[in-house]
Amino acid sequence: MSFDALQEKIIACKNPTVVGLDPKPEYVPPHIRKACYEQYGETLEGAAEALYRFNCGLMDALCELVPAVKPQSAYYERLGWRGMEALERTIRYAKEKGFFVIADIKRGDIGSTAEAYADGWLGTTRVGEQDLSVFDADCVTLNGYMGGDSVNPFLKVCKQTDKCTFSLVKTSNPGSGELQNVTAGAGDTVYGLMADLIEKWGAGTEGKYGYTMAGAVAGATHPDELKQIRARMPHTFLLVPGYGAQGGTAEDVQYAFQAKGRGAIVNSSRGIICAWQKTGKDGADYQEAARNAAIAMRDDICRFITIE
Ligand SMILES: O=C(O)c1cc(=O)[nH]c(=O)n1[C@@H]1O[C@H](COP(=O)(O)O)[C@@H](O)[C@H]1O
Repeated sequence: MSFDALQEKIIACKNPTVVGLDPKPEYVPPHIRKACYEQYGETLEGAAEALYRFNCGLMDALCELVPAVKPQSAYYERLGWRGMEALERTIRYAKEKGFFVIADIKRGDIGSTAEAYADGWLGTTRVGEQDLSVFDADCVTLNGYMGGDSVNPFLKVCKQTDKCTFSLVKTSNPGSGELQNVTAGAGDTVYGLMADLIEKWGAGTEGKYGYTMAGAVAGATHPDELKQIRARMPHTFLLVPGYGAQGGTAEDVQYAFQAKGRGAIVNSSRGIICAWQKTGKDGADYQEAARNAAIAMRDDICRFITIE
């Protein structure tokens, strides 16, 4: 699904946010963990099953409210193939529940390897006479700092499948400026050049809302840069992580949006999935806590923008 589909889901939910499914076993409420460990032991298999059940419970609670989920692959990779199986099942369940699925993989590699990633995450893998779909996410995150030939294979698959990508421009982490803010060209910055490249890579793939298939990541924790990136990338849909746990605020993220509250989606992971840890009910209320946190985030951001 392209950014048209994401924008439509955002408009339908009147909610420009994405919940990051970034679970560690200790983020899973004790009653779910206990049931999985009783069944599978304290094993990687038990932990992977606990993540999957937790994700499903979260998605059941959030599917009417939130348009998209963003599972971050690292939290599944750290459990090996069982974790990757939990991720594959999570993506399948998310799609059944109607979520737009952003697989947060931040890949970047030479063209031939990028083609293989694109097949597995967005397209299909050829096996004998068959083209088999694998993870089948709607969108992926990419690290395009290796250049256009590392992103183009993904865009090629996106054109065939009507999907889309988000490439890093200015990341939310404290060290992002070490390279991204270095002066480059005539008074420009490295992240500024990356912004221009992404607009160029995506040109010609604009959908009905005017956004190309090549989206960009700009962190909520750097509002001045976010404002500049928004102005410099008029045809680019933005993913804005860093709200909540990393300190980004609704005031900061307002700069990511264009007219009618369009063109951006703000992520929160720990702020939503760990909300139960603050209610003092030992996780029995994790679904309600996630829902309340998601509503609070939506309302907080919608103080500054109106979605039409
Ligand atoms: O691409 C991302 O999603 C991403 C880019 C970035 O610059 N900063 C960033 O935090 N992220 C991801 O966004 C999520 C943030 O999680 P919380 O800080 O718990 O809300 C994690 O999955 C990060 O990997």
